[in-house]
Amino acid sequence: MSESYDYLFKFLIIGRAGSGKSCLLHHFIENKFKEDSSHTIGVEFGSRIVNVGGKSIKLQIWDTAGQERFRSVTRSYYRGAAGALLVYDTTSRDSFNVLWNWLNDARTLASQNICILLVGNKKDLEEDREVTFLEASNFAQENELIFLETSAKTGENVEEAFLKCSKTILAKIETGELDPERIGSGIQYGDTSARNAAGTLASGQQPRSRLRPDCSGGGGSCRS
Ligand SMILES: Nc1nc2c(ncn2[C@@H]2O[C@H](COP(=O)(O)OP(=O)(O)OP(=O)(O)O)[C@@H](O)[C@H]2O)c(=O)[nH]1
Repeated sequence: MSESYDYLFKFLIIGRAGSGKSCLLHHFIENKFKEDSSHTIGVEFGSRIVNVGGKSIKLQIWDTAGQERFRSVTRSYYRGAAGALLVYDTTSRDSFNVLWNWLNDARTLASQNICILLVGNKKDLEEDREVTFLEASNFAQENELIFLETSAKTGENVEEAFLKCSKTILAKIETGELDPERIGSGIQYGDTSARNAAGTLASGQQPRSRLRPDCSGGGGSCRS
């Protein structure tokens, strides 16, 4: 039986090796901590259908290797991503200091309107924390990112991270800021119902439900 959904969004998970990208994806898909996580070779893939604002959205998620030697391979997956989780490890200042590397890549190689959510992972390891919530929040604000701290171990905020990004993208579709028909938008229609609803919006009629962009979450707004 084929899956039914309104939209498909292409997502990336990027950031330094060891920050917990694969564990975040695993928790989101399997709802449990991946105990034996090893370095990703190139890219890994996962998908899940979520419900946001009455729409079902298939998230097609590409988990990229953080190791430098895979950089040229992972860069080729950026094209046409609608959303990205930019991950650092709250217990590693180094992982925070190199964020701009991935941020530059995402902004130059992915979709122009890419929605980027900054994720401070391993929040369960409070005693080993090296990056404060406030400084990360300031970084997010300066770079127009949404921000959340997560734990792929306890599952705290993992679901929220993916949903927040999806909600922001959906809101931009509903306001016409993002056009799923545009090649490279990172968005596809799943069936005719979403396309028809979007057509109704484009013709100037009121939508049945309109989401507001949700770019809050610890400061910062989503780049438009
Ligand atoms: N305590 C704790 N450990 C975590 C968390 N997330 C990941 N880890 C651990 O951190 C290590 C790296 O996790 P991965 O998910 O493999 O990291 P990655 O970012 O995918 O690494 P690359 O694939 O090399 O880019 C593993 O030993 C995980 O068990 C977390 O939220 N809390």
